[in-house]
Amino acid sequence: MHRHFFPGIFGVIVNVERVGADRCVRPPLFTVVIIRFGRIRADTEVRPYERLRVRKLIIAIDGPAAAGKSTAAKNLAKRLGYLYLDSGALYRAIAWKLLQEKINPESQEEVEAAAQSIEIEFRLKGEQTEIWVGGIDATPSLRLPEVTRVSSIASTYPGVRKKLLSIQRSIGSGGGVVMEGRDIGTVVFPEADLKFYLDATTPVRGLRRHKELEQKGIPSDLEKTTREIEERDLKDSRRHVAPLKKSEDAVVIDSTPLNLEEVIAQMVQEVEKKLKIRGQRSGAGGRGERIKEF
Ligand SMILES: Nc1ncnc2c1ncn2[C@@H]1O[C@H](COP(=O)(O)OP(=O)(O)OP(=O)(O)O)[C@@H](O)[C@H]1O
Ligand SMILES: Nc1ccn([C@H]2C[C@H](O)[C@@H](COP(=O)(O)O)O2)c(=O)n1
Repeated sequence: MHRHFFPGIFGVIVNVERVGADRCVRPPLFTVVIIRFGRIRADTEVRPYERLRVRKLIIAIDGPAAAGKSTAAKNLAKRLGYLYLDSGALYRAIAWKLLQEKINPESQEEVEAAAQSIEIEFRLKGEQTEIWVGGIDATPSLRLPEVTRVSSIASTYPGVRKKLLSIQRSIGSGGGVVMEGRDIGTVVFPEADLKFYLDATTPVRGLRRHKELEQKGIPSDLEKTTREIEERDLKDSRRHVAPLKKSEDAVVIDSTPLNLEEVIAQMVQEVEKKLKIRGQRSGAGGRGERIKEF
C-alpha cells in the first residue's frame, strides 16, 4: 500500500510506502512544484467518507534523553502494525548536515536556511530504517555524540521546528502511528489518542546510553555521557519553542525499575483500554485492531 505525503514547505516532498510497521520515505524531486499545494490539503482535510470510518490511533511518546522512547515506540508500532516515527532522527539529520557543511550551529540564520533546503529520505532495509540526507546515507553518524549535541542546539530555532512540524504532521495525521520525541503530545499532535511520558532517573539513563554507545563501538565515558544527557535535558526543556514537558493527559511510565518487556506491557494495556473505549463509543473500528504477541 502506498501513501504519499507532501509537507509542502519549500521543496520537500515525502513519498511514503508502508511496509509492515515501517514506512520508507523518499523525495521524488522532479514533482516538487507541480504537486506540492494540491496534496497538502488532501492529506489534512477529513473527506466525508472518512468521517464514517474510525481511523487508527495516533500514539505519542515523549520524554527525556535515553528514557527508552525509540526502543519502546519501535516495539509498540511493530505489535500494532503501525508506522514508527523517530522525530529525533529529523533533528539529527539537520545536525548532520550542519556538521557536514561546517555551518556554525549557533548561527540561527544559517541553521534555519540549511533546514529549509534539506532533503531527508527514510529508506527501509529489512527491520532497519536508513536515513539519507541529500543523497548520502547519514545513518551511521546520526548517534555520534557531536550530532546529538548539535541536534539539541538546532532544535531551539523556530524555523527548524516549523519545517519539521509540517513533515511530522503530514506523516502522522492519517493515524496508525507511534511517534516519539519531545513535543509530540504537546505540539505535533496535541489531540493524539494516547500519550505516554516515558522517564527514568538520570543515572539509569546515563548507564543505558553508555552501554549502547559501547556496543556500537562509539567511545564513551560513563560520567561524561551522563553529564551530556543532563545538559541536553536542560536545553530541551528550557527552550522557548516547544520545550520538553509532560502533557497533562499523558500516561507517565517510569522505566527505572522496568525492563523493556515490562514497559511495552504497560503501553499495550493502555492501547487496549483506548481501543475498547473507542469500540464502545463508535460501535466500529476500535476493537477491530489486532495487537500481536511477541
Ligand atoms: N526499560 C529498559 N531497560 C533497559 N534498557 C533499556 C530500556 N529501555 C531502553 N533501554 C536501552 O536504553 C538505551 C536508550 O534507549 P532509547 O534509544 O530507546 O532511548 P530514547 O529515549 O529514544 O533516547 P534519545 O531521546 O536520546 O534518542 C538503548 O540502548 C535501549 O536499548
Ligand atoms: N520531537 C523532538 C525530537 C527531538 N528533538 C531534539 C532535541 C533532542 O535533544 C534532539 C535529538 O533527539 P533524540 O534523537 O535524542 O530523541 O532533537 C526535539 O526538539 N523535538
